[in-house]
Amino acid sequence: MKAGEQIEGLRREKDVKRNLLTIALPKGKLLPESLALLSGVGLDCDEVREDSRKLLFEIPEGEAQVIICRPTDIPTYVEYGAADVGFVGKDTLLEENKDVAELLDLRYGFCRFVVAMPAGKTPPRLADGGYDLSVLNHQRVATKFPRVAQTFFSDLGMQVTPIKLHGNIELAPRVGLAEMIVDIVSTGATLRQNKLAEVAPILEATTRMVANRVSLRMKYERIQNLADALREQVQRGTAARLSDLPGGKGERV
Ligand SMILES: Nc1ncnc2c1ncn2[C@@H]1O[C@H](COP(=O)(O)OP(=O)(O)OP(=O)(O)O)[C@@H](O)[C@H]1O
Ligand SMILES: O=P(O)(O)OC[C@H]1O[C@H](OP(=O)(O)OP(=O)(O)O)[C@H](O)[C@@H]1O
Repeated sequence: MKAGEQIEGLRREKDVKRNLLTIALPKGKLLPESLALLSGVGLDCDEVREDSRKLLFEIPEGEAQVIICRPTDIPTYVEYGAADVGFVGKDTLLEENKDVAELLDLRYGFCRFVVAMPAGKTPPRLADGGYDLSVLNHQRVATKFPRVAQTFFSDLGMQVTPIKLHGNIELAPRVGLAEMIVDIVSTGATLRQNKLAEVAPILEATTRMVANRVSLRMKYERIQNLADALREQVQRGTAARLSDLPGGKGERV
C-alpha cells in the first residue's frame, strides 16, 4: 500500500468514527439552490459563501463539512472519496464519466444539450421537420463536452472532430474554429445573440446527488437519511411549484 493510500485510509477511518460527512457543492450557478436545499433539511449553511476565499466550511451541529469545488471537479472529489457525496449537473456527470453512485435527481439546474450552428448554414430539412445531420460528417465541433458530443454523433454512425474549449463556446463557429457546437442551452438567449440555430437536441440535464461507492457502504445510514430528506424536500418543492400554476393541484398531471 502506498503512503498516500494509507493516509487516506486512516483519514477515512477517523471520519467514519466521527460520522463526519463531507459534501461537495459546485460553485457558480448551482450553488444557491444547493445551499437552500441543504438548509431545508436542517444542515445550517448560513456560513457557506462563494465570495469568500474559504473553500471548506464546517457544520458541527450537522456532523458535516461542505467543500466548494469547480463544478467539473465534483465527480473527481467524490470518486476518490475526498467527498462522501456531491451535487453535480448530469451534463458534467456524463462528460466526466467517473465511478460514482448516482442517488437522486435534485431537479434544479435544468438545461438541455444541443447541437447548434450558424443560422444561415443549417443542414437541409428532412421530411419529419428535423435537420439532415449527415452533411455534418467529419466536421469540427467546438464544445466543453467532447465525450457527450462524440457519443451523440457516433450513435448516428458519424464521426466528428471535437475541439475542446472551456467556455464561450458560441464564439467558435463565428470565427471559423468549428462548423458547429455542442453546448448547454437554458433560455436560448446566448444562441440567439450569437446568431446560432439549434439543429438537434441531445439530452436534458438536471442536478444530481452522487456518492462515493465506499462511503455509501461505510456511512450507509447517514447518506441514505440525507438522500431521503432531500428527496422529500425536492418533492415538496416540485409540488409547491406545480400548485402555483393556474389550476394547479400540487400534483403532476
Ligand atoms: N444556462 C444555464 N442554465 C441552467 N443551468 C445551467 C446553465 N449553464 C450551466 N448549467 C448547469 O450548471 C452547472 C454549472 O454551470 P456553471 O456555469 O456554474 O459552471 P461552469 O463554468 O460550467 O463549471 P466549470 O467552472 O467547472 O467549467 C452545469 O454543469 C449545468 O448543469
Ligand atoms: O441558453 P442560455 O440561458 O443563454 O444559457 C446558455 C449558456 O449558459 C452556459 O454558459 P455559461 O454561462 O456557463 O458560460 P460559459 O460559456 O463560460 O460556460 C452555456 O455554456 C451557454 O453558453
